[in-house]
Amino acid sequence: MPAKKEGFNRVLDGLKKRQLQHDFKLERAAETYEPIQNIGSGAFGIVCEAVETSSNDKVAIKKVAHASATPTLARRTLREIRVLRYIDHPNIVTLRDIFRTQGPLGIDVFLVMDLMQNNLHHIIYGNEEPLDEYYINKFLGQLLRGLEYLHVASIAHRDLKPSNLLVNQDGTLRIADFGMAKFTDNSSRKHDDEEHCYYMTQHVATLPYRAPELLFVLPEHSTAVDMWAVGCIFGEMVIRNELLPGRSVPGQIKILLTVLGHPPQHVIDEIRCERTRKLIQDYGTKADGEWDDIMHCKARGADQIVRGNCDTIDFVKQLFQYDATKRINIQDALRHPYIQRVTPQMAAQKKCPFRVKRDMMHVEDLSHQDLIKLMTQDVRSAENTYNEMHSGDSTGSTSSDMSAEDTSGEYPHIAQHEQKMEDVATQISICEPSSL
Ligand SMILES: Nc1ncnc2c1ncn2[C@@H]1O[C@H](COP(=O)(O)OP(=O)(O)OP(=O)(O)O)[C@@H](O)[C@H]1O
Repeated sequence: MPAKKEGFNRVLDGLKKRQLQHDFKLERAAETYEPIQNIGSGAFGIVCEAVETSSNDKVAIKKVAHASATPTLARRTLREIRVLRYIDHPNIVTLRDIFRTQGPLGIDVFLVMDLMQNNLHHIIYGNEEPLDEYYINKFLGQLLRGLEYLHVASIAHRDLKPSNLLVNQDGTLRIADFGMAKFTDNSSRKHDDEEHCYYMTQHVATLPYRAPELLFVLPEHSTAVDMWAVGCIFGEMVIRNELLPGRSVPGQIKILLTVLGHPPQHVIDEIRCERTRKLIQDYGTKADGEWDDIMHCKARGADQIVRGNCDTIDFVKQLFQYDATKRINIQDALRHPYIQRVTPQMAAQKKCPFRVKRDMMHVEDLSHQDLIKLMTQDVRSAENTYNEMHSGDSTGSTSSDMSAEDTSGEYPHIAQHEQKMEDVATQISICEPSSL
């Protein structure tokens, strides 16, 4: 390598290292984790690869900077913590530890996860060759398994997209980034005004995966929003392009209308935003597209997965129903002939712990102050080491278990009973009390 280039690379490495040290000031937690390199960032977090010094395990640390500064950031952070801390599923990212430091603009929260090697976005676009059908089906099957675990507990991810699906070299896929996750009991919960504004203005990057009920801001949404995203992700794996690639809310609506035709009148009638309703009505009608042709037109590579395969086309059609109540749900998706054909027989899976659901119920209605209070309770300070928090804890749960007192202060008293109750409830298949 020429000396000039070598020198330049050294300077660059030095700068990267300084940036890493600046971003990941771990205080006393630096005794436990050594940051190695920056590996990713999103709108809310930066992620580095690190080593857990006691075990030599490689981990990923996601830093949510000044997580307490705004209600949106605080809520996102608390959602992510509360979904992940008790979950143990092969297709959902594993949270190993959580701690916080006091930054200049509020609390910085650090989530320590198992390190994954890649994400589905890079896998789809990182190669000139189309994605092998075997892998498309393998990824799809794992995505559905992870979602089944969440949806059965009425938890919607609400931000599924290829970059939030982490993938290892052995083809294991894990769902990540639960900042938008929400308990949706599929009943009549309404959007509040804050959320209404949020959907109209934010998250432009994920528009291509946004379900009509979010895009049109219909009064209700449920886990069905994730099933729409599954359709988008499946299509993207096949055609190696975004299937519905909008870049603005009106643009995205027009793409839906062009590709899928008009929504049924009863869906249009539910839209409370006059501008959106008018946009749809003025756009004129168009005959529904055939998925066979839609995929074929857009495909850059082979699209044999869809072309001529009736059960595949039917699966896609059922995912892209405008009416969320008609859209295929996770259990029916797993029973669908296409999925049955392409994924190996899947064993029944463990239920998502009830306390995840219970914790998530609290998060949506909290004030900014309460969110900060809970975040402080749920997350240990970096000054308390992981071992200190875990001394005497034989359950293997995350550090936050021991430091947490939830809103009602019930954790310390019920933590052990709860697991027993869950086991009993699972055994005798009783319904969970909806009032909790
Ligand atoms: N456990 C992990 N192992 C490896 N890489 C990870 C891990 N977690 C996250 N990443 C990488 O970091 C990126 C950003 O993480 P994440 O999506 O959680 O941040 P975010 O700010 O919430 O993102 P978004 O803008 O999508 O809301 C991901 O796209 C992924 O590539």
